Amino acid sequence: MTKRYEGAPGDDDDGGRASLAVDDLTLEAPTGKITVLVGPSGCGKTTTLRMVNRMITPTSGTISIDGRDTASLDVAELRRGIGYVIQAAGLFPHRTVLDNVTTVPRLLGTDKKAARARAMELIERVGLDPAMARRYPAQLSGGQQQRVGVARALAADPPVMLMDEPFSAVDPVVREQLQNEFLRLQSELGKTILFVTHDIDEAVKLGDQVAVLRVGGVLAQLDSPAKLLADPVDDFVAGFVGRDRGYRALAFAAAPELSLAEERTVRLGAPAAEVRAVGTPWVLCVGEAGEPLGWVRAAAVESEVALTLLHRGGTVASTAGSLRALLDAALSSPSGRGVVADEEGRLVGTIRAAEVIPAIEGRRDAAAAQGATAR
Ligand SMILES: Nc1ncnc2c1ncn2[C@@H]1O[C@H](COP(=O)(O)OP(=O)(O)OP(=O)(O)O)[C@@H](O)[C@H]1O
Repeated sequence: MTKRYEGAPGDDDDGGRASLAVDDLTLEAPTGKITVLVGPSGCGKTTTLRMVNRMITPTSGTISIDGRDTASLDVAELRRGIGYVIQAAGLFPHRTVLDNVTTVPRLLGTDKKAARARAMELIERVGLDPAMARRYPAQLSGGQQQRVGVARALAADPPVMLMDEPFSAVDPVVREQLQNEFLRLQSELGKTILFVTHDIDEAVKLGDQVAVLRVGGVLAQLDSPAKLLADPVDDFVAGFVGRDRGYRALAFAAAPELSLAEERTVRLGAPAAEVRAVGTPWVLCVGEAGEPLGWVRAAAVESEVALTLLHRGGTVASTAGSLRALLDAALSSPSGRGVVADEEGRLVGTIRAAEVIPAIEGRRDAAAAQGATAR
């Protein structure tokens, strides 16, 4: 599809090319998957999204959903099947959270009681306290408003969702929470999602496939996140995916089974003598269920291990995690020994960075043997 804005600046000085917001873009968004559109400001991401629900009419080309040309459908019917979430949620300010979420189902004729029951279920599902349902948008934080925006888009249970920078108006910590919950929700719901962002980290985290666009709405590369990081097609994509992409690509490499060192641990309240008896400068403290709590410097324990003595900055890798998580656990641990836990969060053992590197090298060798690029 193509979109040319008539009368846009630059029409005359370069043969009209500058007015092309989207230039002959061909893209398939697989059913039940997340397709992320990413690219610099003005590259036509929003225009592309809005052509799908016909808020913008393409200059040429067709858009089909389930094999049906959207131009041939009734606009209201088309939009009923498409949830739309925008930056800063775009909620109706004078309606309560509950009324915001029930608006579309009510318009579609769902009776009030059923619409409310479904809305309350969605409000909880997106991680909001049900008590928030009575509040007005202005009485919520940005992150909470964003959750309401997602609940509202899901209320009519549309098979397709268009999401335009839905998480960009919140701080990085809330943003990460929203991303994680969005992925959890999607694993249950399996919607077909077109997601726009200008943040490449968000794109590779959320996308099953990622489309990188150049200004002018030209598709530069469409690939899985792992392939994009490992094999950018040109300098533009390489520059866009960023410098530390080799390290970031490790996030998509499942951690192989590595032999972990057994770690001698102490509990909170352990006396100084017990800590010193471990014989290493840093000793790992675990909780009742064997969950790692943090590292304690043996020399700093005067009487017993207290919470205030624990260094809790290091990341914990999961046995089901990635090579990147393993390496990061080792690099972020004050002892140099990365903490690895099972899926229930109980300590399994520790690993040093020097022991993770051979696994990374092994992947490269295996890929080279198969004539592929290491991913
Ligand atoms: N109504 C309009 N009239 C004329 N030009 C427009 C119009 N809307 C968008 N454009 C132009 O089309 C191009 C693509 O805009 P679009 O909003 O799709 O980009 P984007 O990738 O979503 O950008 P951003 O990340 O900054 O939101 C830009 O050059 C923009 O200036």
